Amino acid sequence: MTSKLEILSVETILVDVPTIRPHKLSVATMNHQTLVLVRIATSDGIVGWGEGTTIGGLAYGEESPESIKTNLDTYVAPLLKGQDPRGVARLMATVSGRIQGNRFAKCALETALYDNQARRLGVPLSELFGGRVRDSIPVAWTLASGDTQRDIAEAQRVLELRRHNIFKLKIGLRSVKDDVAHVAAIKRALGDVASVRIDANQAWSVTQALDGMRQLADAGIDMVEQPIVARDKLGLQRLTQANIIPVMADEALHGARDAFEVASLGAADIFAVKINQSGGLRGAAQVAGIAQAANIALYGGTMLEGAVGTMASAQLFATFHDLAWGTELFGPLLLTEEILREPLFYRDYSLQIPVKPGLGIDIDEEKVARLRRDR
Ligand SMILES: O=C(O)C[C@H]1C=CC(=O)O1
Ligand SMILES: [Mn+2]
Repeated sequence: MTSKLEILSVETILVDVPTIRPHKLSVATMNHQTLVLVRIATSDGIVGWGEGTTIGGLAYGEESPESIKTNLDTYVAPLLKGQDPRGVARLMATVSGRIQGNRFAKCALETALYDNQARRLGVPLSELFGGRVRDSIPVAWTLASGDTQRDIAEAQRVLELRRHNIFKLKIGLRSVKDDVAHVAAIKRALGDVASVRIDANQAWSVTQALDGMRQLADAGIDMVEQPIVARDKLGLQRLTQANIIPVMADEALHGARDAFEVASLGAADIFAVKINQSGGLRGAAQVAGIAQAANIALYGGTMLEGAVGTMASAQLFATFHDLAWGTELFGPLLLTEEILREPLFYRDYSLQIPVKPGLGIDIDEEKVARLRRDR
């Protein structure tokens, strides 16, 4: 007797993990990260994992870890239970037909469905997105301790380990002058062996940004990320067309529609592609496709996800033909606890992407059980 192939359960799990040090962004100081994990079990014994992680509660995006969990549990899981897990696009079309917004929740769900299906097919997740063009990807590290000397020491330590040679500095809490002095001191200490970039997370006005960008270009900084408020695409266009230093769009990109607008306006030189901000892997692939069509360079962004979201992102970014600015898939390295049986492998300034089926990682379910908020 053959039994029907169906989705048995869609479980969501909140996992709070302390960070290795305070992580200071203009919008929040993080002392821990909350991972929202989704676990989808199917009747053939396969389990798929996804992650819908954000930054600083509601400080960064309009979904919180708790809203992601509640909305998936209440409105989405009942739509999927009993359904055939094959045909991820069909399942996501059903979900999108009933659920407005909730990009992070949809990303977590879609990732778990793709992981489940890729495991069934016995292929790495990258195969479902056309196949990979690389088995490892460069990974930047973010310096955000809030202290210049501590940031320099941290950068020198990871440079020596050959773990990172690209550094992103979080600024925007202090005056433009003080932030530029902080950034310039770090660049001077590291020299030409490192690429130094900044992310102001929307903190500046257009005039502050123009002033800051001139000074940062003089200090040898390679790029500025989302200097002004996300909704001001014309402002971003002014900054990009001022041609002072390459401009990267991050929070301005919530999926394909935004990508199309930013690209049409010539409002960025680089796109930070993020699976959660894009509403999932397919959404992120569309953002990347629009960038490529518009001759906008690609960067693989993060929401400081743990291993699941990081590897889902890596599996997709591995399929991009050109990843000119590398990635920042360092999230798991910022956390004090690992939820994998074997940790991710960072070497030679890059993350190695496994070739095992699905995401290519093994979740340590006992560890998850010990760390989950409702244990
Ligand atoms: O890019 C962001 O805005 C979010 C994130 C990425 C690295 C980091 O430290 O914060
Ligand atoms: Mn950013």
